[in-house]
Amino acid sequence: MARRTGSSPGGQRDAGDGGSRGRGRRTGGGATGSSGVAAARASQLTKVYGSGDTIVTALRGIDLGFPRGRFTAIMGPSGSGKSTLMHCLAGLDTVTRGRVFIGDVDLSRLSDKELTRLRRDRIGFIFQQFNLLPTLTAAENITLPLSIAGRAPDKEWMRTVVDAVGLAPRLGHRPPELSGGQQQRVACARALVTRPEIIFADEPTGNLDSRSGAEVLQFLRDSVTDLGQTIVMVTHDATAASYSDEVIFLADGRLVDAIERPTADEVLDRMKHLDAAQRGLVSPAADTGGYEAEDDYDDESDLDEESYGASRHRGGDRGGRYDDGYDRPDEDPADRNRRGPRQPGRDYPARDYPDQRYGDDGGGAGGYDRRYAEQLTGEFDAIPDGPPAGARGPGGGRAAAGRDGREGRLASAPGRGGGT
Ligand SMILES: Nc1ncnc2c1ncn2[C@@H]1O[C@H](COP(=O)(O)OP(=O)(O)OP(=O)(O)O)[C@@H](O)[C@H]1O
Repeated sequence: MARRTGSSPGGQRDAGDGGSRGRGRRTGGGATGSSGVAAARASQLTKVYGSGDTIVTALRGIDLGFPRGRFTAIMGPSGSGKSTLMHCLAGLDTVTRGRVFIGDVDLSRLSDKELTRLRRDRIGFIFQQFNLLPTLTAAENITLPLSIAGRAPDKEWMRTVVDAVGLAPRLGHRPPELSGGQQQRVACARALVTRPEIIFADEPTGNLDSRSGAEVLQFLRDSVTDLGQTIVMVTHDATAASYSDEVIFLADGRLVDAIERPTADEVLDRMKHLDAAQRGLVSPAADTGGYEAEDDYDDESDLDEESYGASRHRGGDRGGRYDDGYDRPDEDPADRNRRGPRQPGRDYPARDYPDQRYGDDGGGAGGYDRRYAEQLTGEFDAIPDGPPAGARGPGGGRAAAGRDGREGRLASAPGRGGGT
């Protein structure tokens, strides 16, 4: 049975809280939280891109559940499948095998129209690039998903969200008049305003300085703690992950580890092992540090080896071969390494990312990706050119004074785990 190493607080807590937040519940896709059904879950999720010479298996039979009212971070080396997992969970990408559920809805059973509606009504999105409409005010951007759905904002909830995100004095401003951190807080408010069952955040602080990043992270943390929101966040940043209730780690398309209530140091440590394993794979001479996740657990939880331990790589194993009997005929890791992570603002040849449906349109930080609106509407044509009717928030399109003259309580809130 797998064993956890080091002084992870997860192990201590498991004993103390009766396992109610135990990481073992991750596997089997059954993690639910108090309300019975997981906010999102994957069952034997496999994702294969391309075919023939260009085939890439991005996810390999992942079983995973996201309990309600929790903040989960997804980490892993570049190319480990984080974005793919999130896109599949959010219904932004199709799965090759297995199933994905939002609540009790099996996404594979939905038509495109139903999927669009589900994304619009039940899922919130936060992207690295903010994806705000530059011609709309902050208030109008926040209520855009409701406007597209033809729904009026619930004024009280809107006020709660705007207050929480500390944007009251900026509601009448347009994105170019806002700092990056303020723009991302608008995007956070937009994600929350529909009261989604789950918010997926893809590198939400990737374009922010550390102070703005800390504000956004603290807001996300507060929205889970105070408002009961469920958040799943992909990040490369150990400090960002330390704001979460649990961080899960992917490597080579598999779930290989998890830490409850992580500290930045614990996350960094775990990432070092995973990165070392990956470096050993693609450049064996460079690093021979071993990653042996299979033997790194000590509890008797229901961790299954398939999800947590089987894709380990021992650093002493040269030539890019794994000693777990698991071969990877479909991908030369060196190719992936050369290609590197997809960077915002760059175009990639279709050969490298043939199935890519969503990403950056080259607008750079603060730009607007029309594909965001497609996620809400299902159609590019439905994206408004100007302020949509009824898209006025509590600021009424005018700059409104904050109650206490501050931009928000987040501005001075220190982050958990030492902040940034
Ligand atoms: N549209 C696509 N077509 C082909 N291969 C893809 C596509 N999208 C991702 N991949 C490949 O799938 C694997 C997982 O990619 P993914 O982007 O999910 O990883 P990631 O962990 O999010 O990486 P990063 O941290 O660099 O963003 C990689 O090998 C990647 O090259």
